[in-house]
Amino acid sequence: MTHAIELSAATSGYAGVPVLRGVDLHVDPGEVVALLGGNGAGKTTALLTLAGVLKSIHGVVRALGEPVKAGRPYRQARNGVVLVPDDRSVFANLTCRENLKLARVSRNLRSETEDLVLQYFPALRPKLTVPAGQLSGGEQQMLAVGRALASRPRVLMIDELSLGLAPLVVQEMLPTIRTIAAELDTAILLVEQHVDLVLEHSDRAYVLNHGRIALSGDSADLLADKTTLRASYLVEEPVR
Ligand SMILES: Nc1ncnc2c1ncn2[C@@H]1O[C@H](COP(=O)(O)OP(=O)(O)OP(=O)(O)O)[C@@H](O)[C@H]1O
Repeated sequence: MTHAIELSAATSGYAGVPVLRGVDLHVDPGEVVALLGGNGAGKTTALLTLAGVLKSIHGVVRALGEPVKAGRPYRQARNGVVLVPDDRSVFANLTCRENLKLARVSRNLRSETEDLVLQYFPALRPKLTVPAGQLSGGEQQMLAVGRALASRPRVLMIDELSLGLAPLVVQEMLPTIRTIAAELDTAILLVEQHVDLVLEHSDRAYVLNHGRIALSGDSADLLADKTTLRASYLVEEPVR
């Protein structure tokens, strides 16, 4: 089976300095996979590598069966590999509807995509004419994910879904993310700090520590063995 996205023995970083080191990771269509790890573990670096923003130093980076060409993230997005960055990047002065429209226009999509977004995020319906800057943090995150959804991605990567959000909001959004994956057959890779919550609402998970995979497996198994999970965050940096 061709994975929707895949890192195989992948090493990547900044200015030739490795941050991710020999990472194997994949996400299949319809799966929600959590990418966990402490601060600076390399989670964002992994997403940027898969999105074609960063070039790998070694190893294989594939998306939708093709090698990812770094430096052309817009092409990746057009092909259906979309990253929602942790700053959400909604246009504060534009209304919700205009934000969604921009996603559609730039990718030449049809108008029923707004209905699709509202199907998954009905809380945005009364906000369609409200400037995005006036939305709550949770609504802005729904808009950011909704805008990504408007392009009908085959791969959706979300960096720090919960950044600045109340746990209750995250608790509401995670089941929706899972429904999107199941109903649209989208491969979803989630970076998330609320470990227990995301493990409850994902199929599999990887824990990154110092740029290496310290633990991986079914989310339910990881959730059931907290000792091993906690230990995976505490692995000492390997001596090089
Ligand atoms: N643009 C950059 N140039 C150089 N080093 C960077 C750059 N961005 C990140 N790094 C370094 O790469 C390492 C991994 O960063 P990354 O952002 O991938 O971690 P993370 O797991 O997403 O952490 P966090 O949860 O804190 O965002 C860190 O040591 C960080 O300082």
